[in-house]
Amino acid sequence: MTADTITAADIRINARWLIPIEPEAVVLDNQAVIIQGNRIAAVVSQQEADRRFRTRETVDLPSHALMPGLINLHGHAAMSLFRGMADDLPLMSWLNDHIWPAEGAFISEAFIADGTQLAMAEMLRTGTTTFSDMYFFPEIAAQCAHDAGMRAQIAFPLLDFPTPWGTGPEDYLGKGEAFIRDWQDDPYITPAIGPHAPYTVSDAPLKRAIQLSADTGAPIQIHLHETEFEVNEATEKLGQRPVARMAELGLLGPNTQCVHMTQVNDADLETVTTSGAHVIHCPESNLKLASGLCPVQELMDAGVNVAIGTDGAASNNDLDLFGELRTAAMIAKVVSGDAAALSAHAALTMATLSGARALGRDHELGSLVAGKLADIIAVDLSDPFLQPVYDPISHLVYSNHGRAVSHSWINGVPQLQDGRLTRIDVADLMLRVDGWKERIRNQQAQ
Ligand SMILES: CSC[C@H]1O[C@@H](n2cnc3c(O)ncnc32)[C@H](O)[C@@H]1O
Ligand SMILES: [Zn+2]
Repeated sequence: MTADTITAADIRINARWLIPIEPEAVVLDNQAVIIQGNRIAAVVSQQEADRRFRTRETVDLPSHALMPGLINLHGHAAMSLFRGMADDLPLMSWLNDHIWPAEGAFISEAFIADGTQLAMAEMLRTGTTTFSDMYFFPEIAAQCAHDAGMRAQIAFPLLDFPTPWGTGPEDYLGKGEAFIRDWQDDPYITPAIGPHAPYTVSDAPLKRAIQLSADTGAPIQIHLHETEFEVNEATEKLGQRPVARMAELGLLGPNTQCVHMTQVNDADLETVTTSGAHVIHCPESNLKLASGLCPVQELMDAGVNVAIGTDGAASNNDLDLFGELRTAAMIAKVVSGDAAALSAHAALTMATLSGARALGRDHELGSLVAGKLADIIAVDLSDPFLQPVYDPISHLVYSNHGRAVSHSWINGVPQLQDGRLTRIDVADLMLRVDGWKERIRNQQAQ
């Protein structure tokens, strides 16, 4: 018998359970993940790790489940500073009467920096390692994510009307093109194009966005079919449902992410499926704004890739993706009338590998497989509210919430250790957040 060759590596993580996501619905006992540089070098039993690897650091997680980091495919990070400011309203009065006036009054580079850091602190604390953002001053959000070492798709906004970031479509597209050029080679940031919605962006700028995506490879993310009102209004005004209009313009394709899709008729289903576009399900925002519910299981059965997002904290009101996937699993059963719809494992896949697929990065993100990037989280299952543990996958979806996340690594770099963030100064951040609260409250009191 020949002895194993010993390989040197950076980090070894020993975990009680490991949920690789690929292969599907598998839970492995007493595994070790070996990290070398920014990648997973191996996923092996702890005995095999003893024989084959010597690492400079070992992390023992005896009551934890290890899994790929969660991917939050839709949000408006800096809106965390508007959390709880305008509740119990439907989408259009929430936007027109509260959010857009507040954005007009407060959005600035400093607001985006502090709000994005607040959102990242919450997302990292609850297990998200990659997020997608669509908001103003995308260059500031990108810099914040890069500095914190968090992976992000950052979409620049495109609307027909002026906002604090730009004067109109021409300005947004000019700034957006420069933004893509500046960030397209960054290891953490994927720049993207964010036409807000069919009801706020007309055909000419949408065509320019489609051309920009074709020229640069930048993905497009758009709010689409969020409410019945959106679809009815478009049908009355333009004689076409928004999905049909987007398809006719050439906007739907494998590099497009359609956010919400609560209204799906047979023709929409056929159009989205054949286009290869991805659907991003945001169940809690849809519930809170009474927007409607996305038929997730029907879309998945038709072959559509469905990922999950929280939307912004002003319409959710949190960024805990574990909570979101629990909600998703619960409502999928009611929407489809089938308790087997969106099983616990399917929900975990939606928040990991399907998210990676929507970003075009499932070859390197979304599962714990040797060769993929080392974006990993650990969830401590020792709390009484998670006992007894028959099936860790069931607990992660149906009994857990994000606060049980104890550790994370992004690109092989520790981000969370025993529940403490390593790269964000939370005490200093809280002082800045308090300052925003005072300013916003004073303005609202006037
Ligand atoms: C183009 S920047 C983003 C823009 O979108 C607004 N927004 C936030 N949440 C939603 C939602 O659920 N539907 C539509 N628009 C939303 C945000 O306030 C910004 O103005
Ligand atoms: Zn949104």
